[in-house]
Amino acid sequence: MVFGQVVIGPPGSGKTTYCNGMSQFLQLIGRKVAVINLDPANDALPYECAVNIEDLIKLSDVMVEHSLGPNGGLVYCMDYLEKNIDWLESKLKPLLKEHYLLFDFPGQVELFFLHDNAKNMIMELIKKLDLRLTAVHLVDAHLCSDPGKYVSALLLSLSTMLHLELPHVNVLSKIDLIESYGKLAFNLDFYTDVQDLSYLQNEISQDPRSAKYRKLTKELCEVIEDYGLVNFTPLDIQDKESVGNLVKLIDKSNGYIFAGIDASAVEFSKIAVGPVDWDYYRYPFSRRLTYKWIPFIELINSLYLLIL
Ligand SMILES: Nc1nc2c(ncn2[C@@H]2O[C@H](COP(=O)(O)OP(=O)(O)OP(=O)(O)O)[C@@H](O)[C@H]2O)c(=O)[nH]1
Repeated sequence: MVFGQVVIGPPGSGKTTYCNGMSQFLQLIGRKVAVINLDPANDALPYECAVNIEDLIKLSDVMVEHSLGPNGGLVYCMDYLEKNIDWLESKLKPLLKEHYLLFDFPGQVELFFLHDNAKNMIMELIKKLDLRLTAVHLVDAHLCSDPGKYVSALLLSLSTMLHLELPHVNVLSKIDLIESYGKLAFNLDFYTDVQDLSYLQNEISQDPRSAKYRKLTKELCEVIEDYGLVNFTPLDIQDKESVGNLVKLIDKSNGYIFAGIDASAVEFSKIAVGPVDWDYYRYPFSRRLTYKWIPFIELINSLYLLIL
């Protein structure tokens, strides 16, 4: 079993920065990471990538040869990659033994809720290479500063979740900048937990520009609430605690925390319903030590904290 993340989100939401920061964090906690760049528009990569789509197809060549703009060019590249999935498989196979995979995808959101290329490709890889992937969907936190933009971020997140059908974590990226966009109408919890959206509708109604869309907004908010699937995890990629919290969530969603545990179905179900923190702290030990040592380690840890 190979674990990893499919990193997606609108242009500029921080995907490449995330892949760089996340790979550094995961390496620090002892994982071997391979970053796979599938964004042909990524020219200056801050990370060292194990596989680069540029070796298969170049966006600039596609745009010239087929007289396409950047968007059309990207859709063409994804289509080409889907047809040449064997190329990607052959590049990934040597990494499967010991790497955790981070896929950096293009920012064209229509690739993930409208077109099927990216989804087909991911499903094919999951099936053939036995991957366990979580979609990490980044949305810029500045969208919380405007109720209308926030509703559109919710809709985008929901439609991407429904289209991709993967374990999914929505992230509010660049949370460190949120205060620079002015005072939010509600507490941050309201935006991350997607609480009662009727408050948001009231906020939108006060804006004369969006007043005529009041009914539409109300209906859209009801759709989001009826599904009850969307929430967000805030992230400041520079802050290791923030990245650590997100890793715990992703590890739980794709099953990474269970990977090294040799126990019965009852033990698995206990872990599945337990708090995320507990799972996370046990994981690094579970690979090196058997399950029965965990209580001792926790006891030593508590004594150590008492002495300190
Ligand atoms: N302050 C802050 N800036 C961030 C954070 N994450 C990303 N950025 C900045 O946001 C900008 C865009 O980040 P990228 O990583 O290029 O975003 P992207 O989603 O890969 O962009 P595209 O490749 O155009 O789709 C860069 O200037 C980053 O430095 C963060 O957590 N905090």
